[in-house]
Amino acid sequence: MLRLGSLTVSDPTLYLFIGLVVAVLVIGAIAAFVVGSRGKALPPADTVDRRLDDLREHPEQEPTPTGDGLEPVLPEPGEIDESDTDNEPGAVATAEAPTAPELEEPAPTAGRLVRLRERLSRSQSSLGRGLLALLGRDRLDEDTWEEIEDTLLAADVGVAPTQELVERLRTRIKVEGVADPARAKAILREELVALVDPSYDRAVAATGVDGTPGVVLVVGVNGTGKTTTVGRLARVLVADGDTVLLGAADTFRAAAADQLQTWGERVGVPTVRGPEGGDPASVAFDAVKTGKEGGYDTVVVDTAGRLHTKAGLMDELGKVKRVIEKQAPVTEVLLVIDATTGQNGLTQARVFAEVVKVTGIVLTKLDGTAKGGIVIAVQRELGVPVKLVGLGEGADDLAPFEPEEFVDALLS
Ligand SMILES: Nc1nc2c(ncn2[C@@H]2O[C@H](COP(=O)(O)OP(=O)(O)OP(=O)(O)O)[C@@H](O)[C@H]2O)c(=O)[nH]1
Repeated sequence: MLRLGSLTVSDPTLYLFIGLVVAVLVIGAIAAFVVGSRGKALPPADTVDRRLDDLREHPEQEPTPTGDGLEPVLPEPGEIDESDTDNEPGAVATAEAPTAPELEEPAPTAGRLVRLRERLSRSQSSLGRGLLALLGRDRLDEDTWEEIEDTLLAADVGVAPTQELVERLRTRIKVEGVADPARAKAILREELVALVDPSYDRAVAATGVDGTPGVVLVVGVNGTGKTTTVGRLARVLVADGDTVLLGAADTFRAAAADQLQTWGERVGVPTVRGPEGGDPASVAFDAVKTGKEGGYDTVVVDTAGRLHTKAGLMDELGKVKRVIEKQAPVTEVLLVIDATTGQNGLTQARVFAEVVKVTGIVLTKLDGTAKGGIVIAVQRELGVPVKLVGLGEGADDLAPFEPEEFVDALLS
């Protein structure tokens, strides 16, 4: 018998009571343990499957000991197997990749060329400045005209266009009896605009026919800014409201496809790529096929531009164009030329024009030269218009070419 205050409990009842309390405590402890271990976040089933697949594919990888031992072991960036599906022919690298950056909104294309004026006017040796100083002299004698000619030649305008321009300036200034520098400048402007030729259609033919996408093939020597141009062109087209797909047919340079994919991802444009060193034509084919099936407005295809032999280049670009045209007509062939390479650029232009029918020129790095005359020379050389110009290293530094804006920039 136990006495608790005024309560008296008999022995058997006390033992029963203690037994019940112990049982409740034991059951409670077991329940807490079970619930606790269930409550730990398990990786989702697909993560586990992925991990198992990973281990099957890379048995050499030791499972990394982590908290519960079930977290996925993901390869480090450098360990990613180059032969994974992203690099198989025709693999589409979409912008939904987990690492895809936030989408950028490309700047509108109108008025971009105005920036050229700012850049050229910083240059002390600009073509326009030199010409205006000469034309502003009191007496335009033979020596001065020769200097004008030399200035134009030094600015890469080319021999024939230079002679034409000088002839026309001489005649007009004589006939009109021009003494006023402002009038001389106006005449120079008119004649330069005429030489650049405003009558060309400079729109990039990016629209397809009969429900197929427009196909823009971008060619040129490596290092001229070809891949950059493809990326920037995608932004221009996106800014204009088009749906765009990129084809990384420059399989020669290891990083070119990555570079292109990054450009695309920034504006939500997918890239079709193939294995490094693979057949460029097969990537181009897959890109246009994917573009056609996916209902894209435009497919822009980057190509490799090794200047090995002309025959090799001809074979490669010829094949690329032929296989693309099994899917859809190529609507534009843009030749990329580095404006800073002068005569070299013209030589390249000649070679490419013999290999493929170029329909438009992109002059990159115009910001890096005071010799804007290359615009005139290269158009003359190929008989096709400059359609786009590169004005810097920025993402939206590719401008639609406009003759009047360009001449105004030269003369500012
Ligand atoms: N200043 C300036 N730099 C440019 C312009 N366009 C391209 N570049 C730079 O030129 C360099 C070469 O450009 P890429 O696009 O890699 O050249 P690529 O012709 O594709 O060369 P590969 O990929 O080797 O075939 C890069 O550093 C670009 O940023 C431009 O208009 N102005």
